[in-house]
Amino acid sequence: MHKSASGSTLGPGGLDLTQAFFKPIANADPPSTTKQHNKISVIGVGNVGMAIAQTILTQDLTDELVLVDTNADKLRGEMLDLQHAAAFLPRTKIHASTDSSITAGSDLCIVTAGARQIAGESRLNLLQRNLSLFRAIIPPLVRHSPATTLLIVSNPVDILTYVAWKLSGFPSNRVIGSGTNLDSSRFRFLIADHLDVNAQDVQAYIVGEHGDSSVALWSSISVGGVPVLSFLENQQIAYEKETLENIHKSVIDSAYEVIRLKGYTSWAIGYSVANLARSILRDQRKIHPVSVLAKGLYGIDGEVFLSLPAQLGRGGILGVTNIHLNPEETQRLVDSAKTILQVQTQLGI
Ligand SMILES: NC(=O)C1=CN([C@@H]2O[C@H](COP(=O)(O)OP(=O)(O)OC[C@H]3O[C@@H](n4cnc5c(N)ncnc54)[C@H](O)[C@@H]3O)[C@@H](O)[C@H]2O)C=CC1
Ligand SMILES: CC(=O)C(=O)O
Repeated sequence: MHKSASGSTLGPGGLDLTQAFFKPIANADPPSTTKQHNKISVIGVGNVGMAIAQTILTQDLTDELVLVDTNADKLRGEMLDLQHAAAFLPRTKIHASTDSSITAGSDLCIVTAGARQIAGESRLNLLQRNLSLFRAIIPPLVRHSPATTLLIVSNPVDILTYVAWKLSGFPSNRVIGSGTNLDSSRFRFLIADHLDVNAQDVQAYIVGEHGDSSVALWSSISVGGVPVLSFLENQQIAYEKETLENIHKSVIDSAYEVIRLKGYTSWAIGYSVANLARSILRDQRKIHPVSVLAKGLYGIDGEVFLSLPAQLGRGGILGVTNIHLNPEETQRLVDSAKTILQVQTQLGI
């Protein structure tokens, strides 16, 4: 069987199976072409790439999903395994190739390729290994999809988002790092667990580096619309600063703990990135803490990408929220930027 020029399936002797299978409807208009066709490419089909791919499929976020990896057998195996679930999933065309030209015309390119941490290793330690991969991955990707939005996941995500921005030549609104969207989910889970409420009712952000210098924005946390710290203070209910510090420390330790226990993290980053893909492709205008070019914002100097609450839509980053930070939070955010810049300046990019 092969395809005709119009895309219908041809059987033996050139018989058009699509036409043979369906009776034509008299006086029918040709199929509408007004629907937006979405194409997402995922580069790197390891633990993280596949968790993202399968969440995108189950959540019906795209018409076409493309997988790219340098490991041809693993790549074809993953593609077939997903294709074999077609009877249980929304209809999505799934393709895979080691050749990045298959990504041509992507609306969103999600980059997860690269080395991951071993137990106890920091994200920043991965930089040299993943930098050389990015030099090979990003230029062809943007050549094939000049209007795409790049969503970077590989670590260290903030610096690699900067690298992708430089290598792509794209405007900064179309180069986004998954950043602390994941850390903020971990934060919301821990607060919800502490207060015995639903994590979806907790509004709370971790900003700054997706890593050890991240910053918890305690002053703006609310649960069900109630600002938590000012409520406790108004009610003269005592709380220990140490309890807050311990919750933030648990957020920072989360990835280290999961990596020590199972070798890698995957499910939460899969949901986190699919959540970002939905906001971008469906033009949701939702606010997510993601890695953005932060130069000139909140007293940050220098070309550095780190997470700030930003509005996401079809054009990528639509704007950065003007959230209130207290002086301590502002200082910690500036320090987080310096931590990233110290490593970044050694790159010579
Ligand atoms: N930003 C975040 O919140 C998170 C980031 N990560 C990062 O994601 C990255 C991937 O982690 P895992 O999937 O667990 O690693 P993995 O080792 O399971 O998969 C990496 C994949 O990249 C592929 N690859 C290597 N070079 C490539 C190239 N030039 N082109 C295409 N594919 C290539 C490998 O063949 C492999 O399949 C790591 O850098 C990890 O630290 C992981 C979890 C969360
Ligand atoms: C590995 C990593 O960056 C994470 O799970 O947060």
